[in-house]
Amino acid sequence: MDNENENRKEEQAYLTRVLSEIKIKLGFLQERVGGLKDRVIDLRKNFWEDVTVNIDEPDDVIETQASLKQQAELLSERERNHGQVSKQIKTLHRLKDSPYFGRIDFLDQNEKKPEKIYIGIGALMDQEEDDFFVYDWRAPISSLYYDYPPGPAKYETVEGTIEGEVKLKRQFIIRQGELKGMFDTGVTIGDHLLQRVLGDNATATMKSIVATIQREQNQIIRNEKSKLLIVQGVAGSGKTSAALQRVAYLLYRYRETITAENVLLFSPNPLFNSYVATVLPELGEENMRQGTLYDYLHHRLGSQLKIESPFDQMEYFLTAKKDDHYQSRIEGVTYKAGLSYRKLMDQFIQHLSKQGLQFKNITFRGEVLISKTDIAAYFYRLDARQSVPTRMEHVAEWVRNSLNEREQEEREKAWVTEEVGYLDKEEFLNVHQELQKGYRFNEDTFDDFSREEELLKKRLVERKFKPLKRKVMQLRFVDIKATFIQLLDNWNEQNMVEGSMPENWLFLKENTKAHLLNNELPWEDATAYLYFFDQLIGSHVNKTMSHVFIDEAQDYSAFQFAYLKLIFPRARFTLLGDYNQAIYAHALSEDTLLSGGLEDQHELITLTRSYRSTKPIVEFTKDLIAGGQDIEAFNRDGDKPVLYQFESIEKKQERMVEVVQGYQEKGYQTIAIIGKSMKECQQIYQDLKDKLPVQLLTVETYTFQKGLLILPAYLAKGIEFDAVILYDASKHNYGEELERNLFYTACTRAMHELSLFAIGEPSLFIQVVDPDKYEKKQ
Ligand SMILES: Nc1ncnc2c1ncn2[C@@H]1O[C@H](COP(=O)(O)OP(=O)(O)OP(=O)(O)O)[C@@H](O)[C@H]1O
Repeated sequence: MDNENENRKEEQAYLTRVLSEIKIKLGFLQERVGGLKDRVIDLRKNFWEDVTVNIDEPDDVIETQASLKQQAELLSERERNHGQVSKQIKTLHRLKDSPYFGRIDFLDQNEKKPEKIYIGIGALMDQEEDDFFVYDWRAPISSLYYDYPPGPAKYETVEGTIEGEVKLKRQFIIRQGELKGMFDTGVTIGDHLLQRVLGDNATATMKSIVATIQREQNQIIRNEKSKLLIVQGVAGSGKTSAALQRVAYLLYRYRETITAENVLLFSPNPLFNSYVATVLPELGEENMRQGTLYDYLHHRLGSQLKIESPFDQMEYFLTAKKDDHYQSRIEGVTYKAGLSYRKLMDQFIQHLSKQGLQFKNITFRGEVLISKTDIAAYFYRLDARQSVPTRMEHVAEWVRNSLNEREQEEREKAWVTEEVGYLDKEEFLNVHQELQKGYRFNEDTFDDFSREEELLKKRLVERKFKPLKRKVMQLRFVDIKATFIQLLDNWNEQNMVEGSMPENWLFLKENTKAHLLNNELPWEDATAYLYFFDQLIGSHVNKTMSHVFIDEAQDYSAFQFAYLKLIFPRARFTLLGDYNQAIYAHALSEDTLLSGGLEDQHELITLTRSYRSTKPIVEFTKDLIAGGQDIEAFNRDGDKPVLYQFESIEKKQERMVEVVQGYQEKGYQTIAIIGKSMKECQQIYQDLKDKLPVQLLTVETYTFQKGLLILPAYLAKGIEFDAVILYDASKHNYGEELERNLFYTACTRAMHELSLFAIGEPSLFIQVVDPDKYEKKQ
């Protein structure tokens, strides 16, 4: 006990010292930043006064340039300094509240005395900048804290491996600068800090896990060698958390070369974007770029075609089971997700290199200026050893030149003379002034009028041709849609050199064709179409992205991933997902991205420990899926999930209101009533809106807020709630494989409480759960 008190006193003294150091530093930096700011403003104001400008002689010009350069460098250095100091100030402000969360005492094998290493979300040095009061959690030495219990340990630095022994590992809870708690791991049983953190209520934004990163998560965060890192992690195992910490780590580790602009995260839905938006700023880093695959496809193709969203596709599969084409569409989705479809497409593109490309007439005022046949003829006269996109560029150049000629001819046409007459005065004046300027030193101008008219005609035709030329630059004269329809119509088994046509090709092609003719693109066709598009006119390759993260990667098809690799050729990829949460029809095929079976070179990390839910909830959800026995629950206590069974909907709703009220009384602030489809959620909303203060979340909801929410399982992906209610867990509602994963996804959103409501027999998924793992109530 004495020892404990002694330790606490010692830590309190250290904390006081660190806090006072932060205060001194803050005062000093604030003064400095003020001065710097003034100097930057001064420098900007007096920029030209301090530069020697003389351009009379060549030597003077050189001197002027040098002087300008020097002044600009000075300014940008001051601005940089100002930026750095401001950043330091922000870090200090964050540290003021909680300067560190961990300590290790490490005895380097080449030293005599262990060194005390305090670890926080940012570094703090002493005033001489010699020693660290606090190390940044991303510093090489800090990895010891995450990777080792007391005992032998090592860490990597640029100079090599440092070996030694961790003599002590201590965790702290410091809030508003006060030491609220401290635990030595290896002495106390269980992870106190993690228990406390996980027991907190859910928030509308995700929390950073920096103080409690687990060893296996740290491997993901600090992974530097893999070009493709695949993380298969069970629900709630911290995949998204690890991904965000990894972004922060990479931004620190490669701060000289990578900024937030070079990192991109593909997220499952817009709601998720807002959910994770605060993690990086909390860690003092800027947010990476973020979006959904749908956003990208829409951005690229949305002006030409109406793209079905993955959510609409999902709604179809959940609600249109009676549709005649239901099964065929599922088969189509599965086929189009695979790489054999790409192979088929590649063979067709190869064939297009010789014949079959479709073009559009280039027309102007109803007249064909360059016909599609002429364009095709020009294209196929070009050297076939060049790629299709390269040839397209040559065609574009030829079209542009032809258009320039036509533009000149056009000026002589009657409509031009007529329209020039309608131009407003200002244009005449402009042209007049322009000609005047040109003739400033020439009195000899007797044909002013005709020159003015010439110039006006030129301007007018130029203006009219501009949109046409822009379209040519964008290669819009290639009729991608018609060429794609050619693929659908004419491609057959005999053309295939490798692989074969799918069995239900007839249905697939007719279905896609019908949509395309309507200017629509089903979700399962969208990536393939864009791939095809890029193969014909050149892909929109992004070479600046150095890291691409794909969260919920189980929902991406092999084709989609192959496409992403193509457009981000320089990026390293981190894929995070859980095959038990695969909810899209295409993702139910044999080999998923997460098994790694589709990729040659990759590193696979598997996370089996679940942190989100209480132990009783995890124990329950384990029985819902195959292989669930491998999931390890974090030891956090709570109530068993409850299955409420009724015979009538009125009784069920009455009870649901009571359950919600009970949750509210317990202080839970995010309570989700989860439905299977949006259609079901709309109904739930109608049923409950007069009884409870519910809010319906849709695909258009861009910010996640606290409260009592109704949402479909597919929108709840990646998010968590204090309490979850499954609105209809009856047998008729959840029965098929696709629904199993949705059901599992919905249940695993719960942190503290889970209730399932059923009318009549419960879902078969529940019926196989060990009855000891849940309670039955009415
Ligand atoms: N090391 C950790 N320390 C503290 N909390 C953690 C840790 N790892 C995970 N958590 C918490 O567990 C919950 C689940 O984490 P996260 O959402 O990152 O998991 P996930 O694997 O992406 O889940 P899912 O696949 O189910 O969406 C979050 O509340 C997160 O803060």
